[in-house]
Amino acid sequence: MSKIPKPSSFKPSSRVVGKPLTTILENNVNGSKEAPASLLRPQPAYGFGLRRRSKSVTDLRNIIHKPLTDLAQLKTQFLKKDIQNENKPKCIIKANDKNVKPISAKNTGVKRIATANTNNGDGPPKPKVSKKIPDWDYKGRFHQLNEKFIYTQESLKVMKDKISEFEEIETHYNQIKAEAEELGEAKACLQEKCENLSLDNRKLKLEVDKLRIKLNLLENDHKELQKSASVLTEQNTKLTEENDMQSKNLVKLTESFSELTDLHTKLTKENEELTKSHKELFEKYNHFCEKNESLLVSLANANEKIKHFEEQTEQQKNDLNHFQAERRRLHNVIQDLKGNIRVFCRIRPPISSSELELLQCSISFVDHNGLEIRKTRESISQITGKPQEFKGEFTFDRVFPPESTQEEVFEDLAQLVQSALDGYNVCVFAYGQTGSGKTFTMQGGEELDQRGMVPRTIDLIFEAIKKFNNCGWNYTIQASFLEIYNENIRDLLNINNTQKLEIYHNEGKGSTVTNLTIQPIESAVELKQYMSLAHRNRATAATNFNEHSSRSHAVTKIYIEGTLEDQNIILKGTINLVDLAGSESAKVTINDERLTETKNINKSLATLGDVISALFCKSKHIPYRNSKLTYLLQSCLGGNSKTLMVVNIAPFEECFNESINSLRFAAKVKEVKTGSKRNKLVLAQPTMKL
Ligand SMILES: Nc1ncnc2c1ncn2[C@@H]1O[C@H](COP(=O)(O)OP(=O)(O)OP(=O)(O)O)[C@@H](O)[C@H]1O
Repeated sequence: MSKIPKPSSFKPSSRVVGKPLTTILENNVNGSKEAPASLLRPQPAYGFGLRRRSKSVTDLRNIIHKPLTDLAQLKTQFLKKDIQNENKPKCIIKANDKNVKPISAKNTGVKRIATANTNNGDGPPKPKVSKKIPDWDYKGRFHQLNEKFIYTQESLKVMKDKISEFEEIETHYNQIKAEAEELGEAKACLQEKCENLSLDNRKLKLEVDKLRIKLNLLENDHKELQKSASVLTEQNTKLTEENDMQSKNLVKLTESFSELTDLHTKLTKENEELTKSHKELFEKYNHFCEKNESLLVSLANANEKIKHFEEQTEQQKNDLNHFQAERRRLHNVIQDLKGNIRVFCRIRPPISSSELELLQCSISFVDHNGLEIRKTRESISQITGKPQEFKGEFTFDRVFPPESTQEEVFEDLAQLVQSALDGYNVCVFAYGQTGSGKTFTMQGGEELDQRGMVPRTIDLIFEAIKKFNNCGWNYTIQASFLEIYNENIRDLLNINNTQKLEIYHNEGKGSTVTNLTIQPIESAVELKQYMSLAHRNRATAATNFNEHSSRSHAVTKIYIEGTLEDQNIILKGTINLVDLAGSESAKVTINDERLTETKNINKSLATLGDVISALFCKSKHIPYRNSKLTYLLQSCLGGNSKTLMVVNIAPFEECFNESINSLRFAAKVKEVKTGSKRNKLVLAQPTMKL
C-alpha cells in the first residue's frame, strides 16, 4: 500500500480551494506538500462529533470508502438518536459510530441537568429542569410539559435544519466521492510512480553507494592532493622567490636586451657596410690571390735564397767572431807596439786676461812628438859671466799644443778604451802641477766639445757596447769613484761612508777596496750623473794658483764585463781614469796644512815614478805599497795593462821650473816604455779603429 500524505500534516491553504482533486493529487505526487483542497475546505456541521472528525484524513478515508447508503442510514440513525437523546436525559449523545464516544451518565452526573438547561448554541434553549414536580401539581406539570413541547418544536426545527445540512453534506459527499475516485486513480498512478520511484531510488542508492566509494577514493585522492598541494605550495614559495629573482634578472636582461637590440641595430648597419666592403675586399682578395700565386712562386725562390743567405750569415757570424778575436789580438799587438805605457804632453792655453798678461814660456813644437821649452828672460851666469839659457827638449808619444781640442787628445785614448772592452786593464793619469789643466783634460769644460776624457770614455764604451750587442755580446758596466787625500781613501759616491776603506790586492782579481760603493750602470747618462756627484764630493782647497785646485788624487774606475754566450767567452776589463793631485814642490805652498798635503802628494807621485822605474828594470821588488795610489793601481801598472799618462803643462814663465819637473818625470816614464817595447818593433800591423 502506498502511503497517502496525511491531511493533518498539510497546512490549510486558500490557494488550493476550488481546484480539481486530480490536479491537487498530481501536485502532491510531484512532491508538493499542499493538502488536497477538498480536505481543507470547511466542512458543513452535521453534528459536533462528525464535524470534528471530518478534519481527520482517516475519517475522510473511511467516509470515502463507505457506500452512499451508509450515509443515508447514518442520517436516519443520527436523527433518531437525536430524538431519543432528547427523551433520555441521562445521556445527551449516544453515538452508534465507533468514532463518536458515548458519554456516560456517570461522567455527566448533575452537570447533565445543568447543561440541559443551557443553550450550547446548536439548538433552542433547553427548559430548566427544576426539582421534581409533585403529581398533584398539574399546573406546574403542564407548565413543564409546555416548556418541553416548545423545546421539542424548536429542536425539531433545528433537526430540520440539520437535515437540510445533511443533504448538503450528501451533495458534498458525492462530490468528495467523485474526487475520491479520482484520488484512487491518482493513488494508483502514484503507486505506480512510487514503485518506479522506489526502483529509481534503489538505483540511486546503488549510485549513491558507488558515489560513496568514489567519494572515499576522491577523499583519499584529496588527501594525497592536499599533501602534494602542500609540497607544491612550498615549491610554489620557492618558485615565487625564484620567480622574483628571475623577474629582477628579467628586468636586467630586458635592459641588456634593449641595449643589445640597439647594438644589434648598429652592428646590423655596420654589418651591411662591412658586407659591402667585404664584397669589395673579396674582389680585391681574388685579385690578390691571383697575384699571390705568382708571389708564392717568387717566395719559394726567395726562401731558397734566404736559406742560402742564412747559411752564409751563419758562416759570416763564425767568421766575424773569428775576425773579432783576431782584431782583439791585433789591436793588442798594436797597443803593445805603441807601448804599454804611453806619455802625452799637453800645454794648456792662458784662459783669462790676467793670465795673458803673465810672461809666457817659449814653447816650440817639433812635429807631434817633441817640444822645446825655454824661459823668455835670460840671466847671466855668475860662474861663466855668460848669459844663461833655461830650456828643455822633450820627446813624447804625442805632444798637444794649447790649441789642441779634447777630441784630438781622446783619439789615442779611444784605442785604449777598445783594449778595456777587449778585456785589458787600462790606466789613464793626468799629471801636472796645480792649475796646469789636469781636471780640464779628465773632466772637461761646460761646453759639449769641451767634454774631457772621462765623459768621452763613458760615451765610447756605451756606443761600442751597442755595436757589440748586435754581434751577440752582452756587456755589464759598473763604476766606482774614490779620492786619495793625505793617503786616506774616500768614497766619492758616499761621502758619509764611515766604514774603513782598505786596499787589498788579489793576484787573480787585482786591487779591490773594501766597503767601496761599486754602482751598476745602465746608460751613459746615468754614469755621467754619478761622475758629477763624485766631482762635487771631491775634496777641494783654494790655492794661490787655482781657486778650486784639487789636493787629492781622484780615481774613476769603470768595470767592463763582456760575455759571448755562443762562444762561452767572458772578457773582463777595467779603465782607471786618474786625476792626480797637483805636483808642485813644497816651497810654493802656503801653510803647514798645505805642506802636509803637498808632501803626501809628492810622495805618492814619486812612488809612482819609482814603480814605473822598477817595472822598467824588471826589479824583483816593485814598491807598489809605498803609496796608496800605486797600491791601488797595481794591477794597471805592469803586466798586460795599458797605461797612458798625460802631462799637463801651464805655459807661464813662473811655472817654468814645475813644468820642467813634470816634463822630466814624464820623460822618465816614456823612457820606461821605449826601453821595454823597442825590441818588439818587428811586426807592422794595420790600425783597427772602433
Ligand atoms: N786646454 C785647455 N783649454 C782651455 N782651458 C783650460 C785648458 N786646460 C786648463 N784650462 C783651464 O785652466 C784652469 C785650470 O785648469 P784645471 O783646473 O784643469 O787645472 P788642474 O791641473 O786640474 O788644477 P788642480 O790641480 O788645482 O785641480 C781651469 O779654469 C781650466 O778651465
